[in-house]
Amino acid sequence: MAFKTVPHLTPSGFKKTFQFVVMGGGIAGVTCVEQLSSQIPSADVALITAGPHIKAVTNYKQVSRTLEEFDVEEQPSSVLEEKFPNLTIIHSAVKSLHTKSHCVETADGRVFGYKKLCICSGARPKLLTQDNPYVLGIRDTDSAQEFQKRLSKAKRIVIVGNGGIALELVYEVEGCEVIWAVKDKAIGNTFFDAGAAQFLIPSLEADKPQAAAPCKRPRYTTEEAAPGAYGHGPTDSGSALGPDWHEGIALRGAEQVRYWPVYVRLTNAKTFGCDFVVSATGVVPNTEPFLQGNTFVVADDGGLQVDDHMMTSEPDVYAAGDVCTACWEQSPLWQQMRLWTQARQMGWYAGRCMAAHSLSEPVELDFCFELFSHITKFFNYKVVLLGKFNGQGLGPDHELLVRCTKGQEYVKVVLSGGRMVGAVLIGETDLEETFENLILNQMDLTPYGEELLNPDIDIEDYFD
Ligand SMILES: Cc1cc2nc3c(=O)[nH]c(=O)nc-3n(C[C@H](O)[C@H](O)[C@H](O)COP(=O)(O)OP(=O)(O)OC[C@H]3O[C@@H](n4cnc5c(N)ncnc54)[C@H](O)[C@@H]3O)c2cc1C
Ligand SMILES: NC(=O)C1=CN([C@@H]2O[C@H](COP(=O)(O)OP(=O)(O)OC[C@H]3O[C@@H](n4cnc5c(N)ncnc54)[C@H](OP(=O)(O)O)[C@@H]3O)[C@@H](O)[C@H]2O)C=CC1
Repeated sequence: MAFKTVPHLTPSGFKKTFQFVVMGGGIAGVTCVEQLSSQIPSADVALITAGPHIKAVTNYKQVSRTLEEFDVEEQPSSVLEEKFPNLTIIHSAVKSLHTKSHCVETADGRVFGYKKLCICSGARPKLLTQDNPYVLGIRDTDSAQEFQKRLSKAKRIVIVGNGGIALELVYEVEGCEVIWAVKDKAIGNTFFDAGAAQFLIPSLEADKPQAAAPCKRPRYTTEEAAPGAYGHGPTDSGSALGPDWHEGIALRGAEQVRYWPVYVRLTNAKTFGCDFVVSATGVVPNTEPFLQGNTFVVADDGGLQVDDHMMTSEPDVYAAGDVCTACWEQSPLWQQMRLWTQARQMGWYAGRCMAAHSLSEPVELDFCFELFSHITKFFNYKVVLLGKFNGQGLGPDHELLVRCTKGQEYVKVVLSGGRMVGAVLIGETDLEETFENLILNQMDLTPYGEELLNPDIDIEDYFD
């Protein structure tokens, strides 16, 4: 990739030089700022972010060694400034970065110097097509509101994609026909295998558990989607939403008959008319303003490559959260997924590394990167994912143990060489801590065989 060179800015042209500059007011950026400010309270820290609000982690709970739960709250940025007197918040988007002269230029024309910089600019939806007014992505409050506005007048929508957003939408949308276009044989391919998908499907057909839900589940249809329809569509660069993004906004469509403004042709040759298409087809890291004139090494997925100290290939520039791609030698039980859990962990660890490097102290890769762990909710079920929960990268050399009670729980264990390397727990299984320990200690479970999932055995006592 070739980039134009930009004029070399001299430090004399700077508005101010900060010891630490963090870009982006999402979970990664805010956690990084908090970590820096509490580790070195005397340090001059700046957070540069476009919007007036920041995303803060609240009600943080460490569930087990690697599992964590928390809420994400949108807060006025002043809350952060009040908490950390040495923090300056600059409300403007970063327009360009000049790594040689260690400065950033904001959209309103100001230039700020840094000693160490962390890029936490998140990602944006990877839309199926660019510039089509009938194709929406959902990322932040603005795009969620736009979706809500359009949905309130919609009779039928097509949702394309089979990941987190699609799973949430097909469950939440009411009063509107939903055509769900997935290219896989089972639903939720980024989180589940076919067995778990089978367990969840009845929830789509049942009434919602909340007493307040007034209406039957929407009729949904699954059809194959058109391949090769990727496109990059720039959208607003607000912070990504969290799991409760749909709470408080009514996802209800119009039920009267109307003409279809757009038609979608799928690879099974079927064509569907709809009011609009939701492209829930993944994300692309927000790197554009930083690449020009610099020599960042960019990963295949478009993220800024970072090493085990969250450092990019440019000196004194770190990156964390959705914008980066972890390129260190990873633990065999961890993989990167663009989730707010990892945005928090990476932001926290990047802050620790930046502070340690400034103080010439050693720092080791944090324990949270030893084991992939994620707690979330799909179709109103608690979902816990551990390690290589879908046998990622294991090839045929693994076996699965499954226990399933319809409407109650789905437990899947991934074993490799007799050792537990991953698990999917759906429902209130209460197995997460025990399984986490079994994965971390890599005990040989061969002697236990299928007894491992025997519901009549209290597995916790078994391994104590
Ligand atoms: C609808 C939806 C639901 C989700 N649900 C879950 C969930 O249940 N669980 C989960 O773990 N994850 C979930 N995610 C994913 C999660 O939200 C993201 O992985 C996480 O928020 C990424 O955090 P981040 O700080 O890296 O980026 P972001 O939250 O995207 O924040 C990026 C920040 O950078 C700022 N910015 C961007 N460009 C610039 C610039 N040039 N200059 C200055 N500032 C800039 C933005 O304004 C923003 O403040 C969901 C995502 C979506 C879209
Ligand atoms: N509860 C949670 O933890 C949630 C997490 N999120 C996170 O937010 C981010 C954005 O979510 P989302 O957009 O759902 O992204 P995901 O990466 O989760 O899923 C994208 C999905 O779209 C599919 N896809 C990609 N291109 C096409 C295409 N051309 N036609 C049909 N399908 C296609 C992908 O299939 P394939 O994999 O085969 O390419 C995949 O199933 C993700 O990082 C996600 O993890 C979002 C909501 C909830």
